[in-house]
Amino acid sequence: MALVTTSATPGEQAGTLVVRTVPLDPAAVDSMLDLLPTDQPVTWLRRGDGLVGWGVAAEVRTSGPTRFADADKWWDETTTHAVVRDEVGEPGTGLVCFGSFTFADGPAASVLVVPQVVVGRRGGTAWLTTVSRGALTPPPVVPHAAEAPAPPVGVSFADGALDGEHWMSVVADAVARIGDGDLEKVVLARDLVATADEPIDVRWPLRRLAEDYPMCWTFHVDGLFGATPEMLVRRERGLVTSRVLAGTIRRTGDDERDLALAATLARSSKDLEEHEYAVRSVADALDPHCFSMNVPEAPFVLHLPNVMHLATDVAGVVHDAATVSSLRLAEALHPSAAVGGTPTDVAVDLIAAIEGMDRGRYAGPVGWMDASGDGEWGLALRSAQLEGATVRLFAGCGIVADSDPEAELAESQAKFVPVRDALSAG
Ligand SMILES: C=C(O[C@H]1C=CC=C(C(=O)O)[C@@H]1O)C(=O)O
Repeated sequence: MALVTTSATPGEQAGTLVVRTVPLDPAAVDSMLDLLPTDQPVTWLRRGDGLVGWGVAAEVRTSGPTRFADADKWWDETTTHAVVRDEVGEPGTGLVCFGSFTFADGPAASVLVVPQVVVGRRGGTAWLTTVSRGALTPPPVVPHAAEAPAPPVGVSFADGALDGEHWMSVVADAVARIGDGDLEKVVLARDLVATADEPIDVRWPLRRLAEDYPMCWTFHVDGLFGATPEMLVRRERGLVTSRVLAGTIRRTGDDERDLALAATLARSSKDLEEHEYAVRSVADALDPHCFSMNVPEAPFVLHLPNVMHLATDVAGVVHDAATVSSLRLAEALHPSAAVGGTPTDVAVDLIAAIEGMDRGRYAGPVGWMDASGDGEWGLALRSAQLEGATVRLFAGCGIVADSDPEAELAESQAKFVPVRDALSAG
């Protein structure tokens, strides 16, 4: 069943959103995470650029199969009614929302939120956007460093829904079904539960993730946080891009060995097959929206501190930007075979049947969108859901005919490392 709840509906009922964007001295926002207060912070950062925000000016929660369409309709109405004065005119200025969507069509809530304050930075340009409801001019805000977050205290980790042995038997079951010809690929995930002595301030792991994984998109929306290397879809002024990842090898920490492993990954037929399914699913979903598209023939190897991935950057020129938002593109792409499988419907049903947990917003689209519908939607991979002193960490692995359950378990452990490390006090 689809459900839509808003904390403030657009239009007259709740008062028009009044939005103002002004330029900032980029030096004043050198470290954007330092500006974040504890008041409902949101984050989308990569290599020091991106957006941070806080406070809630408006919000919608949706669920079920129409969660993307319902949220998009709300955004359309919200932007139509808003009064915007934008003195910067860059992607990410003016009225923007942040969003995080569930992997599955079930009753769990997806969210779009409009912060009261957004600070953005793109290269040498920085800006401040303030949003208020019904007032003529949003109150001026001078961004300043917030009080630093305290480190998590007494964190311990335990198995989530399934322990490692049990999860390996689920992977073996999937491999058998692939061998039987039921499907070609399925992505299976598992969870860990971290418990601290006191409620965790999400700004602590965000700082750690942004510092340790600068090549990833560090995100936080409504308790879901992480650093993802995978861009499901970015649309900017008619150009659409997607970074597809699938096929992984763990790093050893020895640079020479890792280079040899990268070469092995680039030749691994198991990983190339796994990757090809993911690229094809993205290219097929983008095709109806594009005049032209570039899909490289062979992947490159993306080096992250914990793992290396086969990666392909797909690019296209869209013909329907006036009527289809980046969120609706994300919907069209979701779930790609990097988080679902091939064929999609068989894989999604198998995940629900054997994975043994609800993914919530893990592996769903997470990102932001502006009033024109342009935006960036990453995949909330190897992410974590924070609730008070408890954090649920998620990581998943693509399973194909040649997958080995023990190797997949080790791969999932490596994918937990970023958030595990980010929760440590050191
Ligand atoms: C589902 C996840 O990773 C996907 C993305 C990149 C590589 C993957 C892999 O090699 O298995 C997964 O398909 C995750 O990290 O939680």
